Amino acid sequence: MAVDSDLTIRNLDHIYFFVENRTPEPTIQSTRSPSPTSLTLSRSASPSVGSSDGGCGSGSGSSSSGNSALNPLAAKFEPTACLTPPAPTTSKLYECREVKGRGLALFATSLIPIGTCIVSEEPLLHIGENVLHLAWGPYCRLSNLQKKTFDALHFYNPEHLHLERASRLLLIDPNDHSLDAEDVEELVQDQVRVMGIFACNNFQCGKGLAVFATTSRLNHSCVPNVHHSYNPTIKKQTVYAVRDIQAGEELCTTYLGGQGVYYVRAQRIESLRNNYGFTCACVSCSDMTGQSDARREFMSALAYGLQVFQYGSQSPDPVQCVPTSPLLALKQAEDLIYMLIEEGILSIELCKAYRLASMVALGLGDFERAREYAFSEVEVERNCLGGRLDDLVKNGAGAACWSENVDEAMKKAGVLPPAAKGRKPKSASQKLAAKMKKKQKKAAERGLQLKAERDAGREQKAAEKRAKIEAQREEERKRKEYDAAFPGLKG
Ligand SMILES: C[S@@+](CC[C@H](N)C(=O)[O-])C[C@H]1O[C@@H](n2cnc3c(N)ncnc32)[C@H](O)[C@@H]1O
Repeated sequence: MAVDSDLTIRNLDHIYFFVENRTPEPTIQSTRSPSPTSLTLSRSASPSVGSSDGGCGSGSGSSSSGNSALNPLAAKFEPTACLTPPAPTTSKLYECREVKGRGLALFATSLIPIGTCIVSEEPLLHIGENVLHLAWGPYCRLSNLQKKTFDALHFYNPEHLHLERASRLLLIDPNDHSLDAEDVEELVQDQVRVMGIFACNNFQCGKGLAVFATTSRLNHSCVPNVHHSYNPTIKKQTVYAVRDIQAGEELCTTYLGGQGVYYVRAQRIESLRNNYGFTCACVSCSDMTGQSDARREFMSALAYGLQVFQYGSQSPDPVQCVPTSPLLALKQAEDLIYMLIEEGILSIELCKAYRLASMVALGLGDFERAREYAFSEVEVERNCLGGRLDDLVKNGAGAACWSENVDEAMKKAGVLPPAAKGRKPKSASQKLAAKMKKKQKKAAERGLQLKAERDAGREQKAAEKRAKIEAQREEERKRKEYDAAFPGLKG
């Protein structure tokens, strides 16, 4: 089949844009070196992927502590629990079943602790560039069984991708006279189906994109409980639990990676509708109080302000929220960390925020805090990506490398790292966890008190009702006795 390269570029620009559609401004620059690895880290869930969570959102979404945090387990968010990450398990931690309005989805079959590797799988269909029509060739080379697995995945034909036009223009050779009109139509429909499946199930995979048999069954949530990424060291897509996940809870990743986490509800809904054809109803999208939106908007401004503080502004417009001193920058980075945790964003954006906080603290000579945040970044990174990160380490981009830098700087300054003094730094998330635990305990106590009051009130009402019924019965009995004694006076 002939492919006109000009056309490829012109017509599929939008496809490229689609798969890279988390190219938002303001962007916070990754402190990782621009390597294929950092690409995987900043991966936008391309299915090129994201989920409303029945499990994620409804059940666990609303904070029982009574505050506005969306992270249902913020109080339990203790990354230290995962200093030794759980070994990848061979038994299945999830099952795949259908949910009304959400298609097939993955559900935890037992408690999945934070940092657990849930899925580790090779691509089913991989293309080396972010150009959708390139999926057709590799699809044709799949085995029958692989084709069956691929064909069973969800299909969606987003209007703006013009798949049929792409199929006719780019994939069918007009000089191929072996095809009659009927064959052409059949081929067009086949190609549209393959591109449609690929479009709504792909993930960033190194420099290209790939569809996976299991990961592509993950639904989206704007408050995801798992993190997916392609690990070039093991050449597999991995999915890790970013918080404890209860048995029966739906596993949800985000289709809006990178800066998409800072989108407000309307932006997220529009993007998900356009690209995946569903309306997200996760805990954040269902929040009608506006608190989640306010938090995300604020986080976006904080992140952008910090980026400008660190790297300067490309924009001619004055930027708000740019800290005017390193001390204020540190405070701003800490605010961002707290808000990300409160909003339940517990993966790469949180790593970036910890890194920024650590860098600024180091610049200030606040070694203890620099180390504390570096330590937190290591934990969160391990919870999201696991321990096999040779490629990251090779590039000097991993959290562990930064943490070593901090230790080196401390040694140079003649300061002993806290661990050497036998003390482990307390991470920001631990501090927040402790604060929220207190709040939750108070709320639980207050809840118990209210319940006891309600129970007591109910008991009293029941006793009054019983007494009333008893009095009526007594009256009835007396009336009957009277009637029996004086039959003539009855009535
Ligand atoms: C990558 S697939 C996920 C698995 C899919 N549910 C299936 O049946 O194979 C993406 C599609 O799943 C559905 N989906 C994903 N997240 C959803 C959510 N939060 N609410 C409703 N549908 C969702 C949408 O139809 C979307 O186009």
